Amino acid sequence: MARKFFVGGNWKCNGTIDDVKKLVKTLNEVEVPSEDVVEVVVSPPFVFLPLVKALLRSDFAIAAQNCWVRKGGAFTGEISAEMLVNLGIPWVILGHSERRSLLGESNDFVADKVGYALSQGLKVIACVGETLEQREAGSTMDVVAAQTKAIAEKITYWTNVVLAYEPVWAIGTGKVHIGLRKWLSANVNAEVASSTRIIYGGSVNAANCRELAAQPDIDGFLVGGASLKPEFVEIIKSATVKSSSKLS
Ligand SMILES: O=C(CO)COP(=O)(O)O
Repeated sequence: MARKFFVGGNWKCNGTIDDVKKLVKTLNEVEVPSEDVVEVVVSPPFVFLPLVKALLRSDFAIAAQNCWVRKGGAFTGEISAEMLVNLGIPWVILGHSERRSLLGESNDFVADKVGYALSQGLKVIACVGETLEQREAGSTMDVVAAQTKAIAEKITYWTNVVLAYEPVWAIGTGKVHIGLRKWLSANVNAEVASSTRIIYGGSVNAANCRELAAQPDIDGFLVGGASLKPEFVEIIKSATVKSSSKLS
């Protein structure tokens, strides 16, 4: 099954109402490859979700940056999966490295969140990735396999899952993507391995996106800093590297 190129823009904890309006206006005005070639998903902070939903072009989708691990209730400061569904937000990013490292989210906690969000009908961008220390110790594949295993145990249908490999230490080569696809093939099944999009995050920008997109096992990006700038459009357009390489 062909994997449609995926470009996610993670706005993280940035912006004002005016910034968001400007950014959405820019995105609304640009010409990008068709929806057959690239799936674009932007992820504003929670407070801006309704605004972005009201203003954003309909061929781009929206993701929240997190959600609570189970049904809502007495969990001060949290946002539930049900609320996102109620708001008409189709996607959620879970297990981002900043939440794992700064807020102590464990593999099991992230996995529970993924399972619950999927059970509520949300689509999930599930993030995995090692720290520089783990990389230097040679344990990259062990770390991302353990993170992926915890998540995989909570997934019945992979159709609504994108795996984002975001090494905490930035720029990548695509090698871990091949490793992850092999892991899925050996531990889930060949069909899931060939159909699940494994995207890359970590300093993706207009200058490096085409080279990264050309890696056979990189199926798109989760972009941080550059998703707040006009160069995000160039990153969306890098999807054509994939469609042209498929034709050749
Ligand atoms: O964490 C990221 C996206 O989720 C990557 O951030 P940068 O693109 O700013 O390196």
